[in-house]
Amino acid sequence: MDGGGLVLNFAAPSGDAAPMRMAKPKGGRWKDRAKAVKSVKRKIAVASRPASSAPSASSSSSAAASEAIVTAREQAQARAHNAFEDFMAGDPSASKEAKLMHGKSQVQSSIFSPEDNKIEKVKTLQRPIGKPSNAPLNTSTFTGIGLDADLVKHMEGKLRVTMPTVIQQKAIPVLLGPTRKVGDDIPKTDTDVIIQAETGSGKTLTYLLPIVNRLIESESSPALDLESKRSIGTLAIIMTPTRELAKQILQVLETLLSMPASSTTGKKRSHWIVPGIVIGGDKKKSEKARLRKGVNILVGTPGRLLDHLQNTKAFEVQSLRWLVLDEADRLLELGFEESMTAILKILDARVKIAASVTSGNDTTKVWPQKRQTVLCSATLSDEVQRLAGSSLVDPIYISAKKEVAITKGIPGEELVTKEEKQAQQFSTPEQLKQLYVVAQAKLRLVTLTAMLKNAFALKDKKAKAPKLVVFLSSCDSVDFHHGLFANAGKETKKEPSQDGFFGQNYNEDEDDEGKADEIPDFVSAANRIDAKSITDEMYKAKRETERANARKARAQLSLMGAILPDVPLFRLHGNLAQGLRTDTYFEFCKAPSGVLFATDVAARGLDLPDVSHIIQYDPPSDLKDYVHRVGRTARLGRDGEAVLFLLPSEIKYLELLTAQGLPTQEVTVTNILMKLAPPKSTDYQQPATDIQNSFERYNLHTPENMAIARGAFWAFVKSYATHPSAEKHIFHIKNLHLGHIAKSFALREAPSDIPQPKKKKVGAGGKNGHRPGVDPDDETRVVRKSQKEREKEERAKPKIVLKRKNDMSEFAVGDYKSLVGPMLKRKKKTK
Ligand SMILES: Nc1ncnc2c1ncn2[C@@H]1O[C@H](COP(=O)(O)OP(=O)(O)OP(=O)(O)O)[C@@H](O)[C@H]1O
Repeated sequence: MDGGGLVLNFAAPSGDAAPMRMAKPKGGRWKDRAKAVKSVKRKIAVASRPASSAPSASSSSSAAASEAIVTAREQAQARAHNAFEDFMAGDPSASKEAKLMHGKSQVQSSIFSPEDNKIEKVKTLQRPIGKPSNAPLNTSTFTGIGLDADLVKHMEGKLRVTMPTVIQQKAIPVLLGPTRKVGDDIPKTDTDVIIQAETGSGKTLTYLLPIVNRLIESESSPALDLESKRSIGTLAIIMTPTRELAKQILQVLETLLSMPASSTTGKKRSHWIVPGIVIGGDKKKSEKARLRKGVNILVGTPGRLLDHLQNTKAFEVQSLRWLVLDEADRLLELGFEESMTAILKILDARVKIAASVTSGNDTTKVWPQKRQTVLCSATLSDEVQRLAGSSLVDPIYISAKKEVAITKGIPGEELVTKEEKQAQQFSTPEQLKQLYVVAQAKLRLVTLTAMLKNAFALKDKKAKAPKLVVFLSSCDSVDFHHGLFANAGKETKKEPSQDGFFGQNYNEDEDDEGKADEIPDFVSAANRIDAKSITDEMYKAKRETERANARKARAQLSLMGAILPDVPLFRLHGNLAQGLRTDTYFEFCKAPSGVLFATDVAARGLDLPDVSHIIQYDPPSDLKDYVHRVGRTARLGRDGEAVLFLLPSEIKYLELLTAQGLPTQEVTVTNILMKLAPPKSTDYQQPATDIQNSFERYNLHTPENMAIARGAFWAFVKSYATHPSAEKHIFHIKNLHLGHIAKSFALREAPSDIPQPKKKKVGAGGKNGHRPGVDPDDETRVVRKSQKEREKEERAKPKIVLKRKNDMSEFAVGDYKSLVGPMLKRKKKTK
């Protein structure tokens, strides 16, 4: 890999860890410090009598003082813990009590202690880095597997795609249909297809190319007169779980369809094929207008698709030939199963190809004679198998593994042992380096910082700067970390005193928030001198423009911070406005390097070019997401590195990964932090402590910062409660040391102000407008049904017994009640 490896530079230190610094009675209110000193003095007086074997006065005083502080800290943590436990048990007074408690002083504790690094070892699967398994092959060509020569030439020029990958080589001939007769494995008629290929292996082109190819092949048909082509309605629907993925697919589709008729005219050859998109967050009215005019290939998210199928009369699907379910497992996880079932039911009822379109002519013989459903997935979970069972008819299964032949039937059915099934479910690119680090909660933030700093500390100036994605468990956490790395270290005023933020010392007048507009940073001195020489009116106008520019600058998509100088920092999660989400996505795609803080909204299907490293700072709430997250790197045969953060109490998670055949290799916190040590020194604790302190100062700087940090803390704790029951022995709230978790959010102690749920907009789908666990982005409308209707539907779907999952990828504090509420009720009942 190019320079900037997170771990490439982690040479083991020459000795063991640097010597520990003695803890000193610092931090906290002066009263606490004075008390500690008093208590120390008393202890020294007692200890000084038989002085022979006692340790030196200074070390004893320091140890006693730190003991006193630790006791105070533990008491504070115990109080916070109790309040939290009460809250979890549903005690309504707990929140109030906790709030009252919060006004008390905060104790600043050290992040290092002698008992650090006592971490249990588990046996992990280690595998040497293999040869790229998802790279294009050099043994075949796209024309060789049956694609139109012009389309191939166009694709080579526009997408720089020249040779097919394994999955493309195996699946494209099948999807091109029986008329093409390329290869021996081609079924005599078009059949439904299951495509399983690891992340970054080119699945999008695998299904798009045959569809486009078969459409352009039919264009010369005399019976399909040009005028009626667009009005034939929708011929292909591609369903995806997220808006970004839908936009990405549309972009590839538009590129393929921009093929010129001839190099001289510059006219598009396939101008009659109209692509379109329907996704949550976009204006329904304009989508309706587009559907009315005719959209031949439609990309969409399930909620909005169902909405249009039910409410847009002009949405014609009777000629539908292709239905693609992309990222099928994710489609189910986000709770779309109800929408999916409803969509399939509507399509089954409306699609009447044979009678209405192909009668009396053979013009569309190159198209499937009945709807062909293609299901794509990188993982093959039980749910996907069940979906395949209910939505596909006699499918064939095509795997990206060279050694796996094309077979009939749903994969997995024939596999007997659990191990065989697991081996088929999960696979990651062979060339991907997968690491893990076990970090105590209080060291997480500095370890992440050291890791990022290390990645961007390029020794060789010519080396390519890295591009990283940091996965977090909640939207609030993304906002917090993005804000922290972008702004910490830039504060200009003095740190408020320890109890200042909640006490009287905090002086709001000192707050420079809002003053930023007065004299924008970027207004150069020269500009200001100019301003003096102009009239009042002109000056006013100039100031207005400057303010507008300042606002624009503040709202820019990427920010640069003091902690990681010159590194653009992005954020992406489902609570951002759609425009910002889209712009950020495209901006990060374009950026040559940078860091993207994201929820799992960026985990699936997104093709983020040149991502070199993945950091899973919070483990995924579902094992499948591990595969998808790490799959944002090591794409198309390129190198990649992924690091998973675990708490010591989560070490058993590695056993789960190993059981799935996922290889991991350890890198230690010490090795990572050691990079912070100054040249020729092994003291990494002081620089790490300085970083932690600067983050804590940033939080104390303004009430807003503090509120964001607390919100992120709670979102973390609450998202922790949503790991599936099979992982509860690993991820259990009771295992969390809340005081240490607080440190990872640069809080000096665990906040005890339980946040109140945010008020949600009441939408068509009930109280919250969307079901718990459902990505609010894409679930735009939940259709109300009568009890009778629902029961009837339940009876009518015997095969799909899809588990609803509390997906926390888009978790925000406000969602807590809906997710944890039922848990609390259960707990109460059992009491
Ligand atoms: N044969 C090829 N040669 C070179 N590049 C390719 C080839 N096929 C696809 N690509 C490019 O590879 C990238 C990844 O493709 P794509 O997003 O389809 O992967 P995927 O298998 O769907 O991954 P994921 O499972 O993560 O969604 C895209 O930028 C695409 O243009």
